Amino acid sequence: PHILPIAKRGEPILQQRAHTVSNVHDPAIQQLIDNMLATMLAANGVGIAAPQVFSPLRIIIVASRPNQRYPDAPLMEPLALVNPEILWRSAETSLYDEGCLSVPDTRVPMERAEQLQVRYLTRDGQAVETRYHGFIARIIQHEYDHIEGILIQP
Ligand SMILES: O=C(NO)N[C@@H](Cc1ccccc1)C(=O)O
Ligand SMILES: [Zn+2]
Repeated sequence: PHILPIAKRGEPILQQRAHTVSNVHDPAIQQLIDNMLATMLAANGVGIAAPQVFSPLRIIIVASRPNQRYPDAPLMEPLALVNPEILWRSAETSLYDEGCLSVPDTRVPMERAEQLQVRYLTRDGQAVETRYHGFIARIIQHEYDHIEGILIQP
């Protein structure tokens, strides 16, 4: 896998709605997913969205793990969500200072739903519906904003 350049705030691609992936089995899509993960890990991230590596596609990676940027983050297997749809968000919300790889050296207090229900394709093409809560639900909402062209604002 390759470590790709990360688009920074001001790049037009970060303000555009990304496009649905038509064939998750396309080798180029599989390589993009690998490259997104490698790029996120190299930047000590816990999530990343395809527009951040200049691909206007509806692919996000959620990979929470404790690290120096988020010492109390839960540990999970890195997960790629292709064409994610948020089916439901809890009324209950929580506040947290979020970072963004596209907005370096900045933390922004963001209010997010505490729980959500997501439908997505796995990288193997399986359609799944799952409920998440807490920090992982937060990362999903942050990444989903990216594929909608929404950035946290310092
Ligand atoms: O920029 C990204 N993802 O788009 N990466 C963020 C993800 C994130 C989201 C929400 C809360 C904490 C962290 C990061 O700091 O690793
Ligand atoms: Zn971000």
